[in-house]
Amino acid sequence: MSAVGPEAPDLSAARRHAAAAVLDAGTLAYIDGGSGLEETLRANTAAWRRLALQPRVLRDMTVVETATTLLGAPVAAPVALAPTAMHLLADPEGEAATARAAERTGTLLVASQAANRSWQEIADAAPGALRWTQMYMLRDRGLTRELAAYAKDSGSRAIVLCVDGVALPRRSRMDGNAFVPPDGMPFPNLAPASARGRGVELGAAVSAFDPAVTFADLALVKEWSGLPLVVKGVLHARDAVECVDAGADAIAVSNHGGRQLDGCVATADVLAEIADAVGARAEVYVDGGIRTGPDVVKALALGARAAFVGRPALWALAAGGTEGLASYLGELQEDVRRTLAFCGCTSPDAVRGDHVRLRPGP
Ligand SMILES: Cc1cc2nc3c(=O)[nH]c(=O)nc-3n(C[C@H](O)[C@H](O)[C@H](O)COP(=O)(O)O)c2cc1C
Ligand SMILES: CCCCCCC(=O)C(=O)O
Repeated sequence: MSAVGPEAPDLSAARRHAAAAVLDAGTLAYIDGGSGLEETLRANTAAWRRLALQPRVLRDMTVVETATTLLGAPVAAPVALAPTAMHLLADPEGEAATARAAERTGTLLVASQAANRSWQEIADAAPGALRWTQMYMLRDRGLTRELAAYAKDSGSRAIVLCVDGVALPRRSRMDGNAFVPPDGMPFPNLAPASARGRGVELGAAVSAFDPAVTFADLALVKEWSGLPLVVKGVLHARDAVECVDAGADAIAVSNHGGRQLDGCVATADVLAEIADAVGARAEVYVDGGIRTGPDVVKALALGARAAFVGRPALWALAAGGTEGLASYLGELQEDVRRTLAFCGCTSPDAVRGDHVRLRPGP
């Protein structure tokens, strides 16, 4: 504890606490945990704390808007829901509950390929929600093609291709280093239409991901889906440029919340160089340790168009279902608005690179 007392809790802390009371220990460890020594998990949040906002004043902050657009579609704020697997672990309605919270708050939802509800069921639960679909390149290219078309047909407005799944991570908090979900946990979005009702089993799902995925596959995914393409899991500026050269419409700077390669860079530490390299050719997003309105505005100052949250959304969902998640998202949006006002910005577009700097010190 410091001389001034304990660190203040962020907006998600109470949700994490409430989630811990309702989730079993293994599920909570799966959600909270990272890989290896969890160096990267810790580095993600620490990197946002090392940055300081440098506000501007005397700019009439009577009206401050948080609304923005993502790939041209309007959203209430530059904060979105990162794709996360298996929402049945957190709510009996699974991703349907999440989608309703997204719809209610004008938040973009990225539905995971490892969702427990089919993409069509998620769409039906919240037809007014802006939804993108996260996919992996599967060993079975024919199935990947079919699923890319299914994403579009079920109303997704973009594909988010996750490219950091080329090896199995060692999830150190789990017995045997891997999470074993309850029996019968369905994965409908990894099955062909003929078997979607049953879905596939966990083992089949995990071994379906293709480690041979390359830049050349990006154009295929775009062609198969007919949708804009976001590449998720990029941590190097040259890779970001190569993705854009290959047709990507946006880059999601992400280390999967410190859950894949432990010991790798924190996203806040590479965001600016990636955004600078990409320039105006593509939108750039970031996730990993985003917990507060100031974190979101720091991300905007470093060049992101939006910041995504993973774990806090699952905690809020487990703690309070649709209502709990909607209230968390509403509070986060309000925190962004407050931060913009204090920084002298009437909208997300007004945030500039010189609104942020490194804190001096070790
Ligand atoms: C429980 C859990 C499940 C996840 N499942 C997926 C997934 O299915 N697909 C994916 O691309 N990323 C997945 N992620 C990574 C998130 O999209 C995101 O990169 C990460 O959670 C951001 O970090 P944060 O949790 O610190 O906000 C998952 C993360 C968590 C915590
Ligand atoms: C189909 C089961 C694999 C789910 C992977 C979820 C994930 O990305 C995670 O970080 O956990």
